[in-house]
Amino acid sequence: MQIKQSIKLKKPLIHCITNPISINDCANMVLAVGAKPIMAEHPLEVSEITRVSKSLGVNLGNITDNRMESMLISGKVAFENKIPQVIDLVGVGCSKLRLNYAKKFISECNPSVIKGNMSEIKAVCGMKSNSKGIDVGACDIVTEQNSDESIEMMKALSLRTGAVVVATGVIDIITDGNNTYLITNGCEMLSMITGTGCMLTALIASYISYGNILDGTVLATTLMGICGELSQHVKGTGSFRTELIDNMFSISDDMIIKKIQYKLK
Ligand SMILES: Nc1ncnc2c1ncn2[C@@H]1O[C@H](COP(=O)(O)OP(=O)(O)OP(=O)(O)O)[C@@H](O)[C@H]1O
Ligand SMILES: Cc1ncsc1CCO
Repeated sequence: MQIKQSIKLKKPLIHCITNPISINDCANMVLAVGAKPIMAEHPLEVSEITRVSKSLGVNLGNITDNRMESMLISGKVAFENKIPQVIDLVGVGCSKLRLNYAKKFISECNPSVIKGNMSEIKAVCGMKSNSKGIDVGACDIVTEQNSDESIEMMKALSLRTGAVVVATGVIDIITDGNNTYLITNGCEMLSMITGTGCMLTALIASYISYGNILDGTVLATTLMGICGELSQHVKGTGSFRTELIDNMFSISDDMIIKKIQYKLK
C-alpha cells in the first residue's frame, strides 16, 4: 500500500515501448495509478527518454524492426543506470524471431522482471511451449494441482537471470527464486478483452519504479485481478475495459485488503 501511495505522490515517469494494439490502454493504466507514461519508440530518441525515466517496460507484441532496435537501446541504458525494467514476452511461444530476441534482451539488458503467460515462460525456459498464438495453450494452464513443476522452472529462471519472474493466467505465479506467490484474484473477462497482459506490464513498470521489485510486481498483479473482479457486472467486454480503468483509478486500500487472495509457497 505504501508503494501505491508513493507512486500517487511522486508521479514517476514510466517509459513504455509497446505494441500499437494496446498502447492507449497501457498509457491510461499508468495514468490511473498516478504515474506519467511516455510511449516513445524511435531508436534515435529512446536512450534520452529512458535515461530520464524512473522505469522501463518493453513488450514484444506486434514486433517491428524499429521497436526491436529501440528496446535493446533502452534496456541497456536502463541496466547501466540502474533503472528498473520489465520485459513482456508476448508471442515468444509462437515466434522464433521473438524467442531469440527475448533471450538476447534478457542476457544483454538484465531486466528486473520477466513476464509472460505460462506458454511464453516455458518457451524462454527452453521447455516445449503449447501456445495458441499470443495466448496460453490449454496444456500449459496452471492449476493448484500441477503448479509445483511450473514453480520450480520459474525459480530456476529467476535464479539464473536475477529477475523476478511472473507467469499470468487463472493463477498468477510470481517468484524471485526464494519467495513465491500464487495469486488467485482475477476473472475470465480479463482474457476476453485484448491487452490486459500488456496493461499489467505497464502497471508493473509503474510499481517497480522506486526499486521494490518483488513487492511492486505482486501489488500490480493483485490489483489487476481485483479490479477485473470489481468490473464484471457490466453488459459486455467494451464497458468492462472502461470499468477496469475506472476501478484501477478509484480502488481503496480497504477494498484491496478485503479482496486480496494469495498463497505463499
Ligand atoms: N481465466 C482467468 N481467470 C482469472 N484471471 C485471468 C484469467 N485470464 C487472465 N487473467 C488475468 O488477466 C491478466 C492478463 O493475463 P493473461 O495471462 O491473459 O495475459 P496475456 O496472455 O499476456 O494477455 P494479453 O496478450 O491479452 O495482453 C492477469 O492479471 C491474469 O491474472
Ligand atoms: C492482439 C495482440 N497481438 C499482438 S500484441 C496484442 C495485444 C495483446 O498482447
